[in-house]
Amino acid sequence: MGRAQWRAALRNPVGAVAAGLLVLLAILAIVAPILWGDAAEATDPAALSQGSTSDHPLGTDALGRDIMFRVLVATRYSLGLALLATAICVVAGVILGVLPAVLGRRSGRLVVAAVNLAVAFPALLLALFFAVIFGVGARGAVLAIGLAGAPSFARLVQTNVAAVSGRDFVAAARVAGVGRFRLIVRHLLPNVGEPLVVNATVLAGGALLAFAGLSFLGLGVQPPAYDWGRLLGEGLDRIYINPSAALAPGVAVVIAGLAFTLLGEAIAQVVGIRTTRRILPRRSATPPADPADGASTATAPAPTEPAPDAVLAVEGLRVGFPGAGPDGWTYPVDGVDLTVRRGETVGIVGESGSGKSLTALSLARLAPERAVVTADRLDVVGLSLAGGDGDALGDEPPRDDPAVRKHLGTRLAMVFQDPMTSFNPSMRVGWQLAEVARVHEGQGRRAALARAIDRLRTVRVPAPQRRAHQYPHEYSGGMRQRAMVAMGLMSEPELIIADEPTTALDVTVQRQVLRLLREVQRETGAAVVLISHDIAVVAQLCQRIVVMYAGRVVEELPADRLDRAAHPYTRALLGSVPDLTTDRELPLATVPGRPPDPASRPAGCAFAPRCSFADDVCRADPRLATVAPDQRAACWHPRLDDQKQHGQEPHGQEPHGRQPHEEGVSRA
Ligand SMILES: Nc1ncnc2c1ncn2[C@@H]1O[C@H](COP(=O)(O)OP(=O)(O)OP(=O)(O)O)[C@@H](O)[C@H]1O
Repeated sequence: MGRAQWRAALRNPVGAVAAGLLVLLAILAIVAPILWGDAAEATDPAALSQGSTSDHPLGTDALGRDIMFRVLVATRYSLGLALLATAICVVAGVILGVLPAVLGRRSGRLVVAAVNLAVAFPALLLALFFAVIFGVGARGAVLAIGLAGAPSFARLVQTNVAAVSGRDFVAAARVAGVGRFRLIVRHLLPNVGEPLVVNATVLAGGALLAFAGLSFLGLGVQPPAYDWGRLLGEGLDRIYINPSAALAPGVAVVIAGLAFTLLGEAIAQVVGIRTTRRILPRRSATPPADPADGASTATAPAPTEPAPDAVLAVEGLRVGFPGAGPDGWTYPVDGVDLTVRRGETVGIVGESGSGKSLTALSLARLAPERAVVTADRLDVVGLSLAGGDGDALGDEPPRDDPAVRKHLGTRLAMVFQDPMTSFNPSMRVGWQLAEVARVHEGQGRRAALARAIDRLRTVRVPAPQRRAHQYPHEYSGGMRQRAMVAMGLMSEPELIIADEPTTALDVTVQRQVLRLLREVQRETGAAVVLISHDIAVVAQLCQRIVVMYAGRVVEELPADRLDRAAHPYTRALLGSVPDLTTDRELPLATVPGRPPDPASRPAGCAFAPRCSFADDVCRADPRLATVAPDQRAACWHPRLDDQKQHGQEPHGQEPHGRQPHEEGVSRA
């Protein structure tokens, strides 16, 4: 967990209260024995087993010792023992949890089987069993509670480690000859740390309660030492004479246990283990600079109703993650406006990290669990998914409404970058396709499979009858991508969103997939949104290009006007695509600098630090404004020289004489 996540956990009211309580308990644990240690031991023969008095607010025990001081002083012992037991549990659990990943297959299975067997026993029974084995007393109880909790912690570690150890970077580390210990410490544990921290915190609360239980039963702390559990046991004997003698240690146990558990919950929310969706703070729209000041005369568009034939109308789409931004959130997508009309092909381009995929995933409501998606308008294939004005798309309807799922499932198709991970590897391709028709249209098995075969034929999968009964790994990469498109065609989609569908394919297969998308678009009349970081690929297929930078749309223009792009970033992107006339003696052109980190996006135009035309005016937020017919750019200094050459005086903007191809692009 990073510092930002701890900060975000503490900003959460529950987390803040829990952390405050824990700090208070920690202070008490340090100072109480020093300040009141003697007073807690002092016996008063004149005040045996008394109720509440002015000298002893919580009364006294059978030897006349002050209950209040004893409860306060017991904080150190109670917390210390619980934390020690938790530490034993975590260490034993982590060792048992990572062993299967680094041992040979047979020994690994043995460890897993042993852990599973131990998990089958109730933890309390196991603790009692260990307490008897290790002997009565604090040491035995610590070992008993620590070891009793270890199997379930080990299971958690095993599950998380198993998920990570299959990933490519672990394989790469193994190939590179990284030793087992280093593999665990550097590659496995840091990637499973978050759920472990959360569970260890919750576990500490549980250990506290378990400890109190064992001491209460006489198996834990032995006299003359005392913890809350023992005080509770002693107080319970006299509960009718002095209820506060039992209540006070009981309340202390509950408060401390709750503090640990709630802190664990707050951390879990931040790291997304059990996320509750929240309304994001609204972005304060920086008013555009006054055109009268001469900085720019770009015309800000009036709020408009989406075109009646729009299959996608998005306004102010934001995707936030808890992070290091000024308000505790980062916004990789920060106010995207996008409209796609029926039958249109629109390409979204931008450098890696510009927010293209998150935008696409949010449209299909597939944004990662931790993400909070808000929009002023989010109309997708005839369904309004945003409640309005910056509302979060919560878990409540329409998100979970089966009718909504069916609507989107039949009218919206997604084609992902890596078809290998998009298909269930254990299910035959034909049946996976057929599932769409069965779930959304209630078709019978045979009819659904027949349709799947027909769709595989449509996307030119050879021998579709036979191929439908094969598993995804039996397909080639290009064929899998075709099958993915076929899955989208199982119903009659109005919108197909293809997120980098050709990135994982070689150039010839890329062409086939693009051609297929074009054919599908022509035959079905569906609109296509093609996402790519390669502007040349997008220009081949699309009628309109939307350019994203740092989570926002910075330009949209017809594909056939790309040579007259107005935004310096678009021009820089175009300038970095080599063509037949590119001088092969020179290094390839690149866009200088790097996109900003979403957590520290500069005020105003995010491209300004990389732009050779930037000046003071660019410190204000540029809005997407019409710079030519069908062309909008979010730039204070749009490059309009070409329009002028073509006789299109663009909305009174001052053309600059310099060519961004010359100045916005550097040679790597
Ligand atoms: N699950 C996540 N948690 C936190 N931040 C995320 C998460 N997913 C994405 N991001 C942030 O969002 C940014 C944009 O991600 P996105 O995948 O949309 O970029 P992209 O433009 O599609 O890039 P690429 O072309 O490399 O796929 C990332 O740089 C990252 O900072």
